[in-house]
Amino acid sequence: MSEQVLTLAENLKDRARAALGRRNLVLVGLMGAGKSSVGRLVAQQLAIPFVDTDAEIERVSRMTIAELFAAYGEQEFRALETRVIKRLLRGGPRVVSTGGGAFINESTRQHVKRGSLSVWLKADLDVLWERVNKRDTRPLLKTENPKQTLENLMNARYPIYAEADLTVLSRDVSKEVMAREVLAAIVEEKKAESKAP
Ligand SMILES: Nc1ncnc2c1ncn2[C@@H]1O[C@H](COP(=O)(O)OP(=O)(O)OP(=O)(O)O)[C@@H](O)[C@H]1O
Ligand SMILES: O=C(O)C1=C[C@@H](O)[C@@H](O)[C@H](O)C1
Ligand SMILES: [Mg+2]
Repeated sequence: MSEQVLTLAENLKDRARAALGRRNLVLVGLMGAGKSSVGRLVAQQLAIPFVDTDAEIERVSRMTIAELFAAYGEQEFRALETRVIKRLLRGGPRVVSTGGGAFINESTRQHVKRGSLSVWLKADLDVLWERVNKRDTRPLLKTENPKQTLENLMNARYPIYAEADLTVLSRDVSKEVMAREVLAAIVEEKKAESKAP
């Protein structure tokens, strides 16, 4: 990379970090959108801690997400998820990659809206399907027709994810490009805010 390109990349990180301030950056979106993998990279670039709510739930419960769903059902899982996220949002700034259903929960969503910057990683069905059909760790997709289930989830959830502060299109580009676009969106948000009357 040329010196000029390197300087621009450093600039973007610094500007995004300044724009985020003390807020948490919360990534939301459907399974396979890249919240965990892109979130980890974004945190590295902003030099702030990273946490993944699914991983944290598995750590505190000492069970996998699939085991939690099987043993206690989705409703109990959501209650635990809400508690864990509220606790994680207390510290900051951090990058918090949420589980796919977290932002859909009214209480969790309202909590995220107070004091965090939320980013929806939005992807189309084929991109998501390509990514999630390789693993069978997602209990909600253990159905007769998982692709149709994913599409139903998209239809139900997209209007709610759209309440996030920012939207970044997740598509077939590298995770590094995705991370850069998230940083750029943070900087743009700040610019738009300072232009507001
Ligand atoms: N931009 C990308 N390019 C290529 N592969 C990607 C990209 N983003 C994510 N992936 C891959 O897609 C899969 C799902 O990504 P990831 O686990 O980050 O999604 P997620 O949004 O956290 O999903 P979940 O809600 O299930 O936790 C992973 O195997 C990951 O490596
Ligand atoms: O979209 C969802 O509701 C889920 C997504 C995953 O991240 C896990 O949180 C769990 O499998 C549920
Ligand atoms: Mg994830």
